[in-house]
Formats: sequence, C-alpha cells, structure tokens
Amino acid sequence: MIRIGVADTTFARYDMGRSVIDELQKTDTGIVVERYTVPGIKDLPVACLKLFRERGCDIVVACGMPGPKPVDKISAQIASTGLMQVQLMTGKHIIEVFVHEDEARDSKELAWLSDRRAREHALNAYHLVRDPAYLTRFAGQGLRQGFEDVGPVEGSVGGYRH
Ligand SMILES: Cc1nc2c(=O)[nH]c(=O)nc-2n(C[C@H](O)[C@H](O)[C@H](O)CO)c1C
Repeated sequence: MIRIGVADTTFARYDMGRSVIDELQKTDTGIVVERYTVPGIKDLPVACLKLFRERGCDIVVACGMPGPKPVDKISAQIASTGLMQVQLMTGKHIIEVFVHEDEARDSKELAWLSDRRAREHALNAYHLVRDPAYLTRFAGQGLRQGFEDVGPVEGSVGGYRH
C-alpha cells in the first residue's frame, strides 16, 4: 500500500495540499495520504521527517509559498536545505512544491500556478514510488511543473512528448 505524505503551510496563499490530495485520489484510489499542515516553509523539514518516521510515508510532497521579500527568499533557501537534509537522512524523496508569490503576474495566475505545480508534482511523487523507472522516458524533455514545458533542445535524439 503506497503511503504518500503531504506537508503544507498556513503561510501559503493557496491550498496546494488540497490539490495534491485531489490529484492523487483521482489517480489511484488505493493510495493512503497523510497530511500535516504547519505554519510555514521552515517548519516543513521536521514535518516531513515526522511523516516518514511517525506515519510511515514512502514519499512526501512538501508545499510552500515563499513571499516576495528578500527575507522570504532566504527563508526558502533555509527550508530547502532542511528538506535536502531530511531526504539524505531518510533516503526518501521529498518533492518540493514551492511557488514563489512573485512568480505570478496576479492572484489569478498565482492560484492557477499553485494548483498546476501541486498537481503535476503529485503525479511525479506517485510515479517515483509506484515505478521508479517511469520517469526515464521523459528524461531530457524539458518538462516543467506549473508553467508550460519548455521541451528538449532542437535536434536532440529521440524524445517523447507526453
Ligand atoms: C520570513 C519568512 N518568510 C516565510 C515565507 O516566505 N514563507 C513561509 O511559508 N514562511 C515564512 N516564514 C515563517 C517560517 O517559515 C516559519 O513558519 C516560522 O519561522 C515559524 O517556525 C518566515 C519567517
């Protein structure tokens, strides 16, 4: 039984956790989802560690929203370093879904981007656990989560448009 953790924050201005869970449940009703919401991105590393150790998750999707200020960007850097540490400690993936508030032109696009990135990475997490070889077919295809894929460089060999 695949157990996928979803860690998210109250700081974020969009409910990415809900998008992740909805996408996972649409994909495979057999997945067990464990959700844990904390105040902000710097609380995500320990939230993920608890999802691994206390709730037995195989993989965790960590959703956060760095604000636009320099101090927010620094906080995002610190959070990412913490998430990397937890991955190396546990030997398990944390798929980091960070949407920076200033990536989007306006609130409407911020909502759309948050939902899309959360859903696309939810599927990445699912595939990584279900079949670690699944993503190889997309290697080098310039895939992006949220905004449009940028595609492979011109003239690259093979390639698979999903
Ligand atoms: C400066 C700052 N920026 C952000 C941010 O951009 N995004 C976010 O989710 N949380 C931020 N926080 C709060 C910290 O992540 C954390 O929640 C608090 O320091 C409490 O541990 C802080 C303190």
